[in-house]
Amino acid sequence: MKRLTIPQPGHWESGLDSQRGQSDRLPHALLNRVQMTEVDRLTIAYGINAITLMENAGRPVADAIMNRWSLRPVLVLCGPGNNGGDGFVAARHLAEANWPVRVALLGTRDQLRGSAAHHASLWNGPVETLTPDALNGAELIVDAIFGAGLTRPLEGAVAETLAVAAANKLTIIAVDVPSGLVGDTGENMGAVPCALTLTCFRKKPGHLLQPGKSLCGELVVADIGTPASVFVSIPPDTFENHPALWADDLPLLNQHSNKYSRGHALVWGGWPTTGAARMAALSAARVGAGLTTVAVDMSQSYLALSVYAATLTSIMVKPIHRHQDLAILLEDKRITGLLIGPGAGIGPDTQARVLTMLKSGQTTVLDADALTSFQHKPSDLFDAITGPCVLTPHEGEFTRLFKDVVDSSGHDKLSRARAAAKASGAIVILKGNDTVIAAPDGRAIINTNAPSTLATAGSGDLLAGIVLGLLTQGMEPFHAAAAAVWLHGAAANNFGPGLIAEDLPYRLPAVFKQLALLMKQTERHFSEMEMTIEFSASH
Ligand SMILES: NC(=O)C1=CN([C@@H]2O[C@H](COP(=O)(O)OP(=O)(O)OC[C@H]3O[C@@H](n4cnc5c(N)ncnc54)[C@H](OP(=O)(O)O)[C@@H]3O)[C@@H](O)[C@H]2O)[C@@H](O)CC1
Ligand SMILES: Nc1ncnc2c1ncn2[C@@H]1O[C@H](COP(=O)(O)OP(=O)(O)O)[C@@H](O)[C@H]1O
Ligand SMILES: [K+]
Repeated sequence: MKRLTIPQPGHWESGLDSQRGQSDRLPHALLNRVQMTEVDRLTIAYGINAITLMENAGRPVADAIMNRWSLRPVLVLCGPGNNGGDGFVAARHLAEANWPVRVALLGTRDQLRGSAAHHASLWNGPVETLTPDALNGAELIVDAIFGAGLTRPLEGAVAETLAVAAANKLTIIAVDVPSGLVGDTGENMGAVPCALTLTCFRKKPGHLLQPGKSLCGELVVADIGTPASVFVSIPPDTFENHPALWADDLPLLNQHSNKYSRGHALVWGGWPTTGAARMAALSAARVGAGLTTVAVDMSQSYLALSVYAATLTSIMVKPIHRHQDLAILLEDKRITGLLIGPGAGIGPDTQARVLTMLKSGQTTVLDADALTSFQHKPSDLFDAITGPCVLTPHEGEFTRLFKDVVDSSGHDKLSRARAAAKASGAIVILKGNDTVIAAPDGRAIINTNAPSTLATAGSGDLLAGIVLGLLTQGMEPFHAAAAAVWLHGAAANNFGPGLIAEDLPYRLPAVFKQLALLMKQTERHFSEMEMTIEFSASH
């Protein structure tokens, strides 16, 4: 048997601020256009000139092509800005390696400026006009038309050429972003799907947000010599989800742990839909809540208690006959986390229960029906959120609750989640293939490990239960939300195809083992605290 430990939480406050934690997180930072312009400026001030930067950006494109494909005719499509400059560099390196390369340019050579003009001058071959005809004879297409400087939807020769390349299933390699993809948001203004995208220094939000995520193909980040010290001036507020962001805050066991010290989770159990709350309770227990209780709604049927009691074992049941019973139950301060929504039913009863829960001051997760119950008066909900709270809407629930917020903010997923978190005062998990976790103070995390097998009834209930289980143990809410989304995705990946929601809680123990190994591999600090995670090396 091999004994593993997982890291000890040094603190419970926002770990993004700690010095050591910060350096672990920086590899996962996502940078927008404004931040990248500043990164560029600082890198040049640091001593790497703009011509070298462009050389460093274009060369990995050529290298990636030569590493992945055998010799074949390449056409490099160059735009009028620096993205086009990167294309000229890539073309030169491919040609120097004796690859058959042609270049087609949007506009004319004399319109190029700065480093792009310099690198174009180093290209000895002919420069053709960018039209669909230029595609003839090419097998690989390098798309270096527009990157961060995209200002409007694609049209004319660019749109036609990319459309013909896509229709002919030519392999496209994008420089920075597929041209037409908005790097800050993932919105598509005319891009076509690429096989490979190479970007510089850090990923951009648009690489991870749909539809951008689906257009990029394989995503490679090139090191172009930018010093990490740029982050001193540009503190990142957006990250790709990764255990390095929150593992320091994961609840830990030690020899002195007992079930009460691990916290007591309470899930509202509605009627007649009981499976949703039961599954949520199970996943709260699986991620370590010491005790988990389902508060059973007895107001509609005396059968409710028997259904819950007969189908739950380690999870306890508590009948709630009148609304006051819930308020009395919540006076028990050993209860450290609440969840309502899965199977709760939409209407005034759920509204009242939500408000009672929020009033108790306990950390609360609101999902599904708990959110939709406030669709006609969201401000009643937002006003009541005064303590730690996590909302877990899917797109439908989000639109119902946050319609007014969204109308007055950007329409991309990152902006919408941020605006919703700010308006509600809660951590918002806006779910989907590209789940965004946003905090009221503007921090945001984009998740990337969720497989589409999660598109199955009840998987959202389990996510809410995982969030609850982590919060119940005292985990900081933003980190608990991000950790829960990651664990949820990892559990689904661990199961593979054929997944139904019931399978997920049973995969969580294996995911914790994987996580412990991952932490060890990434040389995280390990405390002497003993963990109960033990496993045979043969597993
Ligand atoms: N930051 C870094 O660290 C590094 C960045 N590098 C590279 O620089 C790239 C950013 O370069 P960039 O700023 O020159 O912008 P870019 O994307 O080439 O386009 C601007 C031109 O396109 C035009 N244009 C835009 N949209 C259009 C449309 N729909 N249809 C037609 N025209 C349109 C626009 O014209 P305008 O809107 O002004 O009329 C302007 O002329 C970045 O993505 C990366 O590849 C590396 O070299 C080094 C390290
Ligand atoms: N195509 C997908 N790829 C990755 N994750 C998905 C996909 N579709 C759904 N999910 C995830 O599955 C869960 C579904 O939640 P939800 O829509 O609330 O389902 P339910 O109400 O049936 O529980 C969310 O965590 C969501 O992010
Ligand atoms: K591009």
